[in-house]
Amino acid sequence: MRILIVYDSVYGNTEKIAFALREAVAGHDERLMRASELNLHDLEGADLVFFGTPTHGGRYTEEFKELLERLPEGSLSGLDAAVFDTSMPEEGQGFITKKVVKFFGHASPKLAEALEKKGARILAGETFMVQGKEGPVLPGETERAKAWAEEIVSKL
Ligand SMILES: Cc1cc2nc3c(=O)[nH]c(=O)nc-3n(C[C@H](O)[C@H](O)[C@H](O)COP(=O)(O)O)c2cc1C
Repeated sequence: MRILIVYDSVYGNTEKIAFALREAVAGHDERLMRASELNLHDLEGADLVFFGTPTHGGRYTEEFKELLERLPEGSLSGLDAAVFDTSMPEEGQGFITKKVVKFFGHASPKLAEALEKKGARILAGETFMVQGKEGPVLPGETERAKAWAEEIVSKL
């Protein structure tokens, strides 16, 4: 199976999850790349694409926004995709941050919606938690990410 993992990451946490996904699908024809590097021809022949972004103000990053702007309407037709984000838990944050996190939500549903508008079929969406703005990834989250990827791939 040809599997692509497309991600953005500022502090390295989403990248860490992306690496975990790659480990989980090792043995397939897998490839990892930054959202800013992705071109339409990279998606040719892909059986599954994971798209992963840090949550910024409840949304996907500028890099993803630029990627989505570059992708023509309908260009993802027939593509199976799964989306993930990294976010902060509400617990343990200061008063304002907690309110912001709660109010704006996570990036993956918005990324799923934007990719669906381009024609992709979204198979799954998930959020993985980081401790604070810069991380680290919370204990158990990379293992959860691997299990998540394995489950998606097993159903294809
Ligand atoms: C500008 C900015 C806005 C953020 N907004 C949110 C948010 O709305 N909700 C949230 O849970 N985390 C938010 N965060 C924290 C990110 O979730 C965290 O930085 C990210 O998961 C780390 O991933 P990375 O290391 O791959 O960049 C924000 C971080 C930055 C830098």
